[in-house]
Amino acid sequence: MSAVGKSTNIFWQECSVGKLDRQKLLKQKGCVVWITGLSGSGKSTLACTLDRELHSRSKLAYVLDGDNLRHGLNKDLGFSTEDRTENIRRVGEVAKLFADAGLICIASLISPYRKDRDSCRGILPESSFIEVFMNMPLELCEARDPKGLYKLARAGKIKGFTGIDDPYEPPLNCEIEIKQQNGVCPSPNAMAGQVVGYLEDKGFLHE
Ligand SMILES: Nc1ncnc2c1ncn2[C@@H]1O[C@H](COP(=O)(O)OS(=O)(=O)O)[C@@H](OP(=O)(O)O)[C@H]1O
Ligand SMILES: Nc1ncnc2c1ncn2[C@@H]1O[C@H](COP(=O)(O)OP(=O)(O)O)[C@@H](O)[C@H]1O
Repeated sequence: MSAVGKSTNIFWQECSVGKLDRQKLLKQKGCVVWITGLSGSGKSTLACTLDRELHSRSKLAYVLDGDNLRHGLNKDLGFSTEDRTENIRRVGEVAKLFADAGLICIASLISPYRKDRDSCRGILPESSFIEVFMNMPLELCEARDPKGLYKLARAGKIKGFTGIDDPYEPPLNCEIEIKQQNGVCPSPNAMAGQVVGYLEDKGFLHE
């Protein structure tokens, strides 16, 4: 019996089917691929291309996209520092459940604050939080501007936009960095291939 947060008198319920049983069934190991970077850096593109590539290899993955989750689970949150922190905390907890279910959970959120990403890392089993940094220059993201948000931010019509008037803290020790080569961004397939190579090397694509 214990107290956790505001809950008192709560108990942990164990079930006889465990993570290892699920991983055996799925022939893979559960983990979280956490994609962080500026708006327009290619997070969703990588998430969806990776999802498709894993699917084609009969591996079960699921994408948690920041924009999409803000339509439901996180629709009560805005973009203040506190709300972004709560956004990342919730998605980290959901991602942890997916990884425990044995899935390769692909989370793609700006997640601008290092301490919030590190907190998510801290609640996952050792080595199963794989941080992927979309290291794309602001100028490239701003030139892409597929939703026209940078334009609005520059015009002062969106306040607190990441990279413009709100901070982005790059990872210090990420597992994977995606960056331009000779000024050219790798193709979506090449970006996904980099992540699949990592998952393969570390044994996540086998039970
Ligand atoms: N102020 C501000 N700053 C940054 N982004 C903004 C903002 N307002 C709206 N948007 C849109 O919200 C998307 C980012 O949501 P996230 O949940 O990933 O953000 S965060 O991790 O909580 O910072 C982001 O999507 P992506 O472009 O896919 O990154 C934007 O479409
Ligand atoms: N590797 C890439 N090469 C060329 N264009 C890309 C690449 N990745 C993303 N893009 C384009 O950049 C824009 C932003 O990508 P998106 O995945 O929506 O970024 P984010 O989710 O980080 O906001 C989109 O128009 C997308 O088609």
